[in-house]
Amino acid sequence: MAGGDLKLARPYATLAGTLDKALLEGLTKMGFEYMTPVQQKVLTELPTLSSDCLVQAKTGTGKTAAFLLPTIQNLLQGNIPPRGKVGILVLCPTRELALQIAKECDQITACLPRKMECHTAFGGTARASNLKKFLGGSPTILVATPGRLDDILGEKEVRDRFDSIKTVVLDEADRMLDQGFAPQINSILKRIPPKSDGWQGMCFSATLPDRVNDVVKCVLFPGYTSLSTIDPNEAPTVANVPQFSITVPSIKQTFAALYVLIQSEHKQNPKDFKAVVFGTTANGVGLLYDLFQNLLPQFKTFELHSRLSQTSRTKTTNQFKDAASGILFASDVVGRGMDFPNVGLVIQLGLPSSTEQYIHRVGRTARAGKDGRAVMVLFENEAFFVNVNKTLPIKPYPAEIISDLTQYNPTIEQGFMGVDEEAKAKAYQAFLGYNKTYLKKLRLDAKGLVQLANQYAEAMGCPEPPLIEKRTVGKMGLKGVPGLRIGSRREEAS
Ligand SMILES: Nc1ncnc2c1ncn2[C@@H]1O[C@H](COP(=O)(O)OP(=O)(O)OP(=O)(O)O)[C@@H](O)[C@H]1O
Repeated sequence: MAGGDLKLARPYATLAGTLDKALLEGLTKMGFEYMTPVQQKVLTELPTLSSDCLVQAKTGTGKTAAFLLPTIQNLLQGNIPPRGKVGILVLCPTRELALQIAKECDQITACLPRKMECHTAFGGTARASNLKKFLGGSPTILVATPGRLDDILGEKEVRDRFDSIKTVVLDEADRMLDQGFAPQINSILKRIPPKSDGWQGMCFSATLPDRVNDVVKCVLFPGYTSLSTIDPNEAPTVANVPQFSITVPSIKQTFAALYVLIQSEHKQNPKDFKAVVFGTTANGVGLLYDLFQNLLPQFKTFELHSRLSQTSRTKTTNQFKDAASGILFASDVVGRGMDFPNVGLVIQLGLPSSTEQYIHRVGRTARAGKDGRAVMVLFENEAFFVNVNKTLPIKPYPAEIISDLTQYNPTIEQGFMGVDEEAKAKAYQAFLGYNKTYLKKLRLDAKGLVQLANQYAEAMGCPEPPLIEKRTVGKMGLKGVPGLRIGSRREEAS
């Protein structure tokens, strides 16, 4: 692990006496010979291992171990709770990330003489068996997504397991404290012991926009320690990742641009070509996966998004983590935190939901000091993203690949022949829903949005715009907008 943002810090061996030797043994087995800068900062600059802190470090630089090590060491230094009581609660935004953190936790504690159980609680798995395992075990550490934890804290038996809590960690803290999760976080904080009982709060992320400072006080004491390994004058994205954007004249060319871009990038890095392609909606990602299985059968392809069962999401996550090569078509369910080793390229198709999300997606490559590349494919209305994000080092894509994309129309049309109409209809509807929230930024009115979506449908080879239910149109606030075909696809099919 070297290079880039990971100018290596001190060897872990220098922490003999500070970190329990069994933890040092675990780290050696993991191949963590040196601390990364964020791990060194947290382990050597916090006033005490149980101090409250707000920590910022770039993507892929080892924040997981940076919060697990001090908190576990703190328990081992005489603060271990009674058997079966949760000492450390880690909250994170996605199920896959919870599994990943728990796995790293088990590796770190593997050599402890007395097993320190780390449990998980996240949606998509059977609630009863999740609860039975938790209550039947002796969880010292729990890694959870807010929804499921908030749900099971409704049971008194579960609440009783938190009466000796020592530390609450928010990983991807800016995401955990945004309006999407805030209600569940607040509900959870009301049902574990109050902050005045003195438990430690820790917030970690690669991005900490100013608004976070107003909301961290729900978990951090005033006077908490702020640590950062990011120089305010440098780009917030991880250093050794050249970033490019391709702007095509209209939405209709985005599929061809992606088709040509993947082959152009593969040609430059044919060995172990491992890429993540982000789309803006789950159904849009599912459509890309279906399309590119037909267009580029020479690549192993994977899909990950919220329209899949948790079982298949977990299976695909593990497969892509282990894959030497392949292309993962993904939504933002894996936009943050997910560690897929040796991803060399991140492509983003369509407007990222925020600058922070762009940074986290790029952070799926160039991890642990490795190199990577990032390319964004936008159509004209979305091109503003590059202009309003001057701190991002995004340059125009070097090759003139967009010079004549129309020559690929027959290929793309052929590829869409193998994609079922319902998948296209769902992607069309999701496209409307997603881009409706960005009308102002896209400089579109509702009519213009529908025209854009109908071009998107045409590009998929739909002979006419797919039918969309009246109540869906109402919910989207598009009632009466010309260009929509109102009706039920079920009836059309029968
Ligand atoms: N000290 C270390 N030595 C070697 N490898 C390490 C070390 N610390 C972490 N790693 C590896 O670096 C990769 C990134 O670690 P991690 O996922 O914790 O990064 P992160 O900062 O949390 O990223 P993100 O911001 O995307 O969540 C992982 O593969 C991890 O195993």
